[in-house]
Amino acid sequence: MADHHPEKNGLSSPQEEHTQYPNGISGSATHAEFGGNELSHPRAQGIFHELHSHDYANGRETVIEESPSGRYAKLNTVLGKGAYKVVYKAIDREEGYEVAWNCFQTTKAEFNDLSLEIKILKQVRHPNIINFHDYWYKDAEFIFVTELMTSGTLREYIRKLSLPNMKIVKRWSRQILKGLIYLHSHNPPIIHRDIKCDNIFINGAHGEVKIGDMGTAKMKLGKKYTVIGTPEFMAPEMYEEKGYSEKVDIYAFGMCLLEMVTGEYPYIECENAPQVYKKVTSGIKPESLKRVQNPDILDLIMHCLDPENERYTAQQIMEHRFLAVEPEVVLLTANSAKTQLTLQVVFKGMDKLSVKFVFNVEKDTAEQVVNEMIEEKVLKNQYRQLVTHEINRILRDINKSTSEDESNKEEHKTSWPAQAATPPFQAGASPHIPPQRSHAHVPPLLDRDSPNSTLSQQQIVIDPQIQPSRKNSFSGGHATECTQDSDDEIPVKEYPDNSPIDEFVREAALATNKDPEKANEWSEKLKSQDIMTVGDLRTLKDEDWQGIGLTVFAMRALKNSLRGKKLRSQTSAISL
Ligand SMILES: Nc1ncnc2c1ncn2[C@@H]1O[C@H](COP(=O)(O)OP(=O)(O)OP(=O)(O)O)[C@@H](O)[C@H]1O
Repeated sequence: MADHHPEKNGLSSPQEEHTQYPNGISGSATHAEFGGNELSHPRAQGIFHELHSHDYANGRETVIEESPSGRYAKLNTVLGKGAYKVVYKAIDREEGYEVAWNCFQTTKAEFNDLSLEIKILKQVRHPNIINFHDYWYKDAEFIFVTELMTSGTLREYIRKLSLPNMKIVKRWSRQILKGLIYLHSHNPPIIHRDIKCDNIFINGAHGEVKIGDMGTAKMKLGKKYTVIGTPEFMAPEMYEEKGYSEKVDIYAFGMCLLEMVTGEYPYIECENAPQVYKKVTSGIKPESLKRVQNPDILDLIMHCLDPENERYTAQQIMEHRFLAVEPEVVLLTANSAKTQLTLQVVFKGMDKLSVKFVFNVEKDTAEQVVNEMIEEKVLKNQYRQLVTHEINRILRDINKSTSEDESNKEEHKTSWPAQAATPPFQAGASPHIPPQRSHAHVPPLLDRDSPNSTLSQQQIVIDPQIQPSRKNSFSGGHATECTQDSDDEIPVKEYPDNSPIDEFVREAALATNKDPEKANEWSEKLKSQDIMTVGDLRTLKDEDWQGIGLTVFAMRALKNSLRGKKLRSQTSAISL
């Protein structure tokens, strides 16, 4: 088990975490020893104060300063002091919220130099990144107002919890990664450059985790040559003056994860920053890595610490088996005969990410449909068994409920007068399908389903935070499509019997956002069965269709087009 004795780590209270490194060195002042060009920065001299989280004057909070606009009122309560800045509680008079008033000592020239980054910071908006509200320069201080976090830093939390359990580690990690995915998805990417457990903040009441201290983040305009960060969390390439990319944040995230699961500051075995530097640059990993027992976590951390060119992206880390979210399948609607079901694969904790599809009880099998989803890359192979099992569970429930309905009808026939029929499978209608499964996670777009929907495409609900969307991106790994519901169906031209099969297939594929390559694949299969025209296709019986070797998806797309309908498509893409 991890060694987590504050005394041993040289840390007896959260206060000291900022005044003394576990190595016995002082905060970011250690950057000086690596020849960084930030040495003249007043921050690098280290401002170490005794920390009082509530510094009341006369025992009560009072306003001691106002922002130039008058909107923000600084209170006499110190939330915390770091090596470089003092943070006060403040009030947003316009919104009535409490906010954090950050005072950062710097020269006017340095403030001006940072102006571009600061402007960018003001535009950064993500639920896992501390909101930056306003800023100004006054009396040798860069003052900025940010969202206030109520429960301290991740590092303090790790201490409080001793060692957080795996569920918490996963939840925290996913939130940090969502923030990083967002930052790195900017063009050019925003690099935080100082990710560490002290810079990740918690709102305990809701278990929210947000990346803070964005002051060091800079846009990657070409390669950067500035050494800045915290030695133990700095990727080797940050020490080399050759430039680095957003992957430095992934390395630092790996170190955070290591700290979360061992409760130990990485490279605690080093006595000073040069020792850390020597180890990092010669590829020696922190000792605490040996204490990571869970092989999945170890594998994940190793991917974060890999050399820059092999290192995972934030998105790849999110998809790693340790963090991947297990899907469940929910029943959305069914027709009155309970033969046509609209099901949805939901990835809990992945916001609104889900895959929706129609299941024909008489014709489809769970195995077949899951296979199709994997083939179409809307579902990863790793979920094959689980999703198949989930669909079969729903089918069993339906079977059971149908037989019970039948026997109830029999009973009613003999002992009760006819009752008003309850439409089956509406929210909570069936005693065998838990009500929360009926419409859980269905955003408004999908609520328009009619119980008799003939929708026959997989659908995905896009996390609105992930931008921009890509079109027609089935070929791109885990991309999926978003197709509107059946009430958006629009008629297309009727195909005469002598229409060439290639043209028909191409249009059917297009209507379901398949690329021309896919259309060719379908055409080839049809032509190999001597199906050369739409007329040939029309003569096929159900059993003939099965013999062509098309996926269920392809068959549905073609059959829909054959009926003279196509689905109006709107696409976006996202990775699962
Ligand atoms: N948004 C916030 N909400 C609540 N408390 C905050 C917030 N930002 C900072 N603090 C408190 O102020 C302390 C100092 O902030 P921070 O650690 O960011 O200072 P720093 O000098 O920039 O960083 P460091 O010393 O880690 O390099 C934090 O430890 C925390 O207790």
